[in-house]
Amino acid sequence: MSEIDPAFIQPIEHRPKPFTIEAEGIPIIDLSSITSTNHYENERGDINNIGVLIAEIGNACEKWGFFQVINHGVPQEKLERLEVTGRKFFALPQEEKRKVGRGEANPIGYYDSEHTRNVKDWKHVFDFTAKDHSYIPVDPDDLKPKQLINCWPQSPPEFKEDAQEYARELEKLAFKLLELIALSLGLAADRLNGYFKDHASIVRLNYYPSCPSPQLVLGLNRHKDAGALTILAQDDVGGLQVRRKSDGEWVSVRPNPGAFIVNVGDIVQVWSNDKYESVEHRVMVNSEKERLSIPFFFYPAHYIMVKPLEETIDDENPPKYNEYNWGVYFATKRKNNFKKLPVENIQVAHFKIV
Ligand SMILES: O=C(O)CCC(=O)C(=O)O
Ligand SMILES: [Fe+2]
Repeated sequence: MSEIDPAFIQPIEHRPKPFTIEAEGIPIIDLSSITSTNHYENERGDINNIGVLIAEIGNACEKWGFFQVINHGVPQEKLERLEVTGRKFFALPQEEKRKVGRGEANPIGYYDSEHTRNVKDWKHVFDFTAKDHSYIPVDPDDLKPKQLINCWPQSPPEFKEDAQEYARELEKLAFKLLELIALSLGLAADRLNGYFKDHASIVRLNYYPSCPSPQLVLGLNRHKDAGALTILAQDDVGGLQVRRKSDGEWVSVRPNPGAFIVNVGDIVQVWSNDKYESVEHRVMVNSEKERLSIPFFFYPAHYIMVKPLEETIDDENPPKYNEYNWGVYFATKRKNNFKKLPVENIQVAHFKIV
């Protein structure tokens, strides 16, 4: 008999398989041609030089919804510092971590009972906003945007600075990737930037403890990311699995030191009118090692309405989604994954025009 709290136990059909298939072919894309200059959008010559890069990004988004980037311009030591700091934080006694606990009113900070698809995830999280002043509604019954207040732990004392420095670097990378994705869709490089003027992006530290029965649980249940883009750093343990579009199989993404994993979220799926798909992924845990991952969720401003971009629509390609407000969607989703509820989590598919 397992001694695991039944709240964590996955239904049989969703448990991890006893063997894993390595994801061969998730593209590794070298960003050095744009990280050495910031002016490509204004200089015709540079646009030609990055044509290959844009094609690689477009192909990866269509085929996988995922890709990895190297030579991305984020200093490795800033990531390493946050990883060390994060591990120190998660090693603190529970009552210490709860002092910066997330609540219904301010849904950032420390949390250890996230439910994805109504089953408890085998992980602890710490969330903070990338910008100091982020506004977004957090309660679907009160849609007034609220300022999210970062609650920094006292220990380790370097947490706040390490976190903020990392967020600044990732914000720069996120805008670069956004421009590349816009170009790959045949849009002007800055076509999507306006939606992120008041972006409410969140950085998350995911800490997955080792688990005595890893075959029964998931560190993070299958899900799609709701935002525009996610940029993920993972340590060397492994456990992330992506649903391969070609055959629906769960395949593992091998850790690649120095690379970030990027995936397009639901918003890019809607903007592109399904040209790019937000792909399901999940995390397995293991009985020996704990694991740390750090996603940067690139979220637009709460007030934007998400709908297929006009440029992606014509007589042959009518819009496939009704528009929705990002802030309302975010608030609804957050409420859903805060605890077990008797309803299905909100999904972008609910806005699909059938
Ligand atoms: O830990 C990972 O590898 C993935 C995390 C993730 O998908 C998420 O936090 O949305
Ligand atoms: Fe995710």
